Amino acid sequence: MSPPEDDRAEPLPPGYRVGDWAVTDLIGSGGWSTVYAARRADTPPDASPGPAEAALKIMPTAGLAPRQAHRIAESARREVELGRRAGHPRLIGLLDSFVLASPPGRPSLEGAMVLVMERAAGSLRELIEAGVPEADRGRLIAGICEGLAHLHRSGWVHADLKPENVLLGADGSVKLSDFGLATELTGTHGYVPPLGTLDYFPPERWRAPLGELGVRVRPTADIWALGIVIHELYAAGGSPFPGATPMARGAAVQAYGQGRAPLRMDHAVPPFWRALAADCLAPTHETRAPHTAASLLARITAHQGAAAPGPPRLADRVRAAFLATALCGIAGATLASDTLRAPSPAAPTTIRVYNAERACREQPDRRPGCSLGLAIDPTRPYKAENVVPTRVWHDDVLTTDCQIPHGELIIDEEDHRSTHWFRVHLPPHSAPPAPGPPAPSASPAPGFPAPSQPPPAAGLPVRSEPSVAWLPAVRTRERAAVPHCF
Ligand SMILES: Nc1ncnc2c1ncn2[C@@H]1O[C@H](COP(=O)(O)OP(=O)(O)OP(=O)(O)O)[C@@H](O)[C@H]1O
Repeated sequence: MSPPEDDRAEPLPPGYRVGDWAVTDLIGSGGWSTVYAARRADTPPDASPGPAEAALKIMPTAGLAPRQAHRIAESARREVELGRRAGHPRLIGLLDSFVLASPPGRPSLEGAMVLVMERAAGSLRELIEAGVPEADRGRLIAGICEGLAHLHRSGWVHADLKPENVLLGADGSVKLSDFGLATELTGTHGYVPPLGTLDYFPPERWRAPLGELGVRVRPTADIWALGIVIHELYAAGGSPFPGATPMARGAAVQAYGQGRAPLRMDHAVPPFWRALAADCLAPTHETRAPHTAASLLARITAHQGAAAPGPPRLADRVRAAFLATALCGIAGATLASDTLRAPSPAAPTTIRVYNAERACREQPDRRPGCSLGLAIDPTRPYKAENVVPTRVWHDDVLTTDCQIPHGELIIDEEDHRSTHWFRVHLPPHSAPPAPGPPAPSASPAPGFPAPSQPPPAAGLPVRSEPSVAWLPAVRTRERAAVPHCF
């Protein structure tokens, strides 16, 4: 029997099973892939905590010419390799990858590569089209820069940085994505297939020879693309290079690279960002090389004069509401799905705190030395300055409404490791623990803030208590079926 002709064009219906996941909606399609929103189909009781929602990137290979199929397999390999080796809160997380076998009623998906990714709320392209709020621009650039700094430090070049590949969490956090062209450096270069997006090619890429391994790229190619993205963020998506088509703009890039034309940026780009973008857009690899992602990030941090840019702190959630709204506004126009909506609040559930220190589990009294800290921000180092005043103890029951899979890695005293964190609600009457001697056996494990914040003396200011905080997943042995927070 011949396969249905149109199975290729039809998107997967809601409820369609792909591995452990059930499709909920179509998010969008690229040149070689289709991305779906999905929910975990069922959760075995012994499953390790993981997000209940994800994005499935499905790359069909059936019926393609061997060269194209190879290209897709290679693209998936790069994504998986990078996800495995260079995970970071500023990079979209890869949760799983597999090859589809015998998909019911979908012969065209036989052998398709599936990437299960952390699900974002939208892309920077969509936000630029909707209008980026002035107050968010610097933070978004800092987030991109932070992701690039991590990639470059880890020895990778993204090679396809553009607003479509900068995803945004529902809280506005930046996540670089689409590592299908990402390449690991061998010495000073990496090699990519002759693909990419013309509008983000640096001048030297237009002349780069295509060798057996592909085209040579260096981290400065990402820095050039960052310069274009910075300009787009301030100039409503406009490129600094004139031309009606990508090829025409490419010609302008080359003229600038050869010193035949000046760099002309839109007046809307403010002086600090203009200077930064101009450094990113230095005309040659050599003149651009001093402007590394790390040095650009340091300049941005100094300019912002506040804490290092990075994952959004809880205070940023106020702005997040705006971002989610802005993204929602364009959802109807661009997608036939609800994927740009912030996740609806989940029904809270409870989890019981577990202290890996046996001596503490056997202590009925709530001595300070056996207390455990709850983080203010799960993506920042779990140190004393990043914990709320409220402490918790073994067997305490906390209410949680969501979790994140890629926070700080925490290793407990029994060597359980996890980057998962649960968002928990603090009781309204939370107070610091009563004084008492620390339990001698309760020394903190690596990565744990010392449970020793002394209660404030009478008359001293008490740190104000937020209403939520974060419990590392290793501090419970229960698996709460709560959704991914962002
Ligand atoms: N993890 C994710 N969460 C939410 N949306 C995503 C995720 N990954 C991709 N998307 C969205 O899915 C759509 C298709 O993405 P895909 O990577 O297949 O193609 P593209 O980046 O648009 O194009 P191409 O990679 O072919 O140049 C895009 O709108 C993208 O923003």
